[in-house]
Amino acid sequence: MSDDKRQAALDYHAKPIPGKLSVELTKPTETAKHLSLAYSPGVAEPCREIALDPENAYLYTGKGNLVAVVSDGSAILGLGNLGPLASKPVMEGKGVLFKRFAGINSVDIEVEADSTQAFIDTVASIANTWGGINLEDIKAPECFEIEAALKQRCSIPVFHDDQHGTAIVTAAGLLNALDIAGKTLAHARIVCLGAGSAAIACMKLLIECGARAENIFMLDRNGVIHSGRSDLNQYKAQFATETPLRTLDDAIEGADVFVGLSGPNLFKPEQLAKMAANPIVFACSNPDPEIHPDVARATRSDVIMGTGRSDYPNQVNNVLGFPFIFRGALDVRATAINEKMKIAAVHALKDLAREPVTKEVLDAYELDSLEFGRGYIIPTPVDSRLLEKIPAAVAQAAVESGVAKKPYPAHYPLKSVKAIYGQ
Ligand SMILES: O=C([O-])CC(=O)C(=O)O
Ligand SMILES: [Mg+2]
Repeated sequence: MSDDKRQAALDYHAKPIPGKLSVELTKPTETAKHLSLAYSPGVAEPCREIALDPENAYLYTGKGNLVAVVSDGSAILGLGNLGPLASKPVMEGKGVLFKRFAGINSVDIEVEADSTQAFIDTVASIANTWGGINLEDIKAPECFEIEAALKQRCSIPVFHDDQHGTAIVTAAGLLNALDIAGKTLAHARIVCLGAGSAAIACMKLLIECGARAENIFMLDRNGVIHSGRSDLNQYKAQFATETPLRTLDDAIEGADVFVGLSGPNLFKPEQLAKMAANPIVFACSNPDPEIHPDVARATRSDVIMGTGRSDYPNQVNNVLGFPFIFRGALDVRATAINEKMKIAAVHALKDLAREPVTKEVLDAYELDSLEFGRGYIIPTPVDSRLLEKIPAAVAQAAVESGVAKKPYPAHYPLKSVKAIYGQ
């Protein structure tokens, strides 16, 4: 990042007050009467009601619209393990996106834990206070064990955003990009650089959406994950293919799709040059992609390119997923976010990109026109129709798959965050 941009980013976080989030009041608190309702003695009444029936917490507190954003800072963006406190700007940032795009309140929690079990126990012991838990930037393979254990122990949705949010957005973008390239997921040869949480979840979801396991080549730091390797954990081993290919140079030859979920500048122009016609490159390492979009386009004019960044077209980033997926899950009081809900989100997102772009989006991106095609394969985060379409699809799937404790909301589809309480 240039010095100017770096300073602008630091100033944005520091001024006029430190941080990006604040807490607001939802009730009048001007008079003694107000305070006697908000606090002692009035507050005792909802306490008694909740003690009688825990479900009353949804009626008398903010629980139902409150998500914990929890990290141990062990895999912050593509920056690596910088520790819990250094992850706080990202976790506050997720809170900003929850609120801005889906009207969801959140608290960021950075956990210092000595072990995976200690982390699980910490989160499980505070789980009941939230409507949902968004796990963020936790490294693999620990993240898999953490998510599985918390899902089992909690009766609220637990969602590891870097896995499932990223996977949903990648699948939606890829289905559209393949269509534009005149290819299909079932026949696409896919190279995935990275074998961490996002990579594993993305490839799993792509297989659920129709990709063939034998067409997927996943690489970690030691090269192609193949069946002859003895250094694979159980999560990577699921992607071991019977193949003589060993390096990225080998695997990329003739590939239709490159998905980068690894680190900056790990995909070279010479490697892009070896891909099939109309190559699809999702270089999703944040903040610096595996290949810069300008470099990719200079190398191949036929490239269909996405990154995780807000400052280039085709932002393949989980911001398009988690705020809206949680909105739908919270509004039907889903006990989990299951595969059917994820796939419903993929299709809602994919289909929205095919609808005409609204003026709101054009203005936000200072563009005169934008149409479904190479430069626009996925909706932008500022598209207010995301709030209309994705929560509705997710809520519907939750109801149909039996994890919703409430019916499909009568006030859906949502037209704006002002409508979230159905008033
Ligand atoms: O924060 C972002 O831009 C996307 C994300 O979750 C990550 O890179 O870990
Ligand atoms: Mg993340």
